[in-house]
Amino acid sequence: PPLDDPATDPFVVAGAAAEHIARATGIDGHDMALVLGSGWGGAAELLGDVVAEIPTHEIPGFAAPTVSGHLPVTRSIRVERADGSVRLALVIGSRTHLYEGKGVRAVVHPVRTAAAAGVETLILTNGAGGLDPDRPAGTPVLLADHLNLTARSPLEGATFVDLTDLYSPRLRTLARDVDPTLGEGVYAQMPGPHYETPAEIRMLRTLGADMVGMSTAIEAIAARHAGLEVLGLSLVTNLAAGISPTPLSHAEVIEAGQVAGPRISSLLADIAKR
Ligand SMILES: Nc1nc2[nH]c(I)nc2c(=O)[nH]1
Repeated sequence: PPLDDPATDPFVVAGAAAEHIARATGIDGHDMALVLGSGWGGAAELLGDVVAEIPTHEIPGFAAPTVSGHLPVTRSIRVERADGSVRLALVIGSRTHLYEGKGVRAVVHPVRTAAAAGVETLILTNGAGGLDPDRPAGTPVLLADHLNLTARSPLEGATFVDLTDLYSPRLRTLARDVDPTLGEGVYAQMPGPHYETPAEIRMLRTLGADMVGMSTAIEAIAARHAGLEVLGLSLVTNLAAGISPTPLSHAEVIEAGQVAGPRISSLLADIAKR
């Protein structure tokens, strides 16, 4: 049943997706899940041995990619901890943004699928615009909290959910044990797909935002509702509009992600192994 059909129960589709993943990967219980945003793609191979790799679009509720070309894959990876114990990580191969117009259920379907697959810990990563001139492009930042400026919720009906400590203080401390230089910030999610005007960036700065992007907050709310422990990480890939003298360029965004890639990928892998 199509996810965006009001008659469909999105949690039933997430259950079907988890069953498909268990069958296709041969793993019926994953412990953690990771969503890799711009610049974070290199982390998957550093996490551990790939146990299974399946085409994402074959998983119920994951639409075939609109952009032709490479077909995203979802991987099950065997993560070895220092004490020798093993955890199975699900690296979701695709992320749907609100601006794609596929509805908010599609945006959070990967999170609900991970929860249905038994996952307890979710690591959400993204590329973001930086509002703090002291944190230049290439800087990874832990999410301390978020501003959901999309005017949307992934939750339907009278589903009241507390969001205190939504970004797990325990996992943030663990991340800082791995890299004590890691800073924290408040992430603002905007609907996009346009970037902000300098006036909007000044507004966001006044509202207390340190990074701005087009993902993550909605996914994190769904993760809390599903009972997952959440860690969020942004890679500042550009200084937001007006913060730096030169205008935004998509090329700059991609390039900063590539340059910072190896360092943040090993950071993420080390955190996931804790
Ligand atoms: N809204 C918004 N999203 C982004 N994503 C990235 I990468 N950089 C930006 C940015 O400057 N603004």
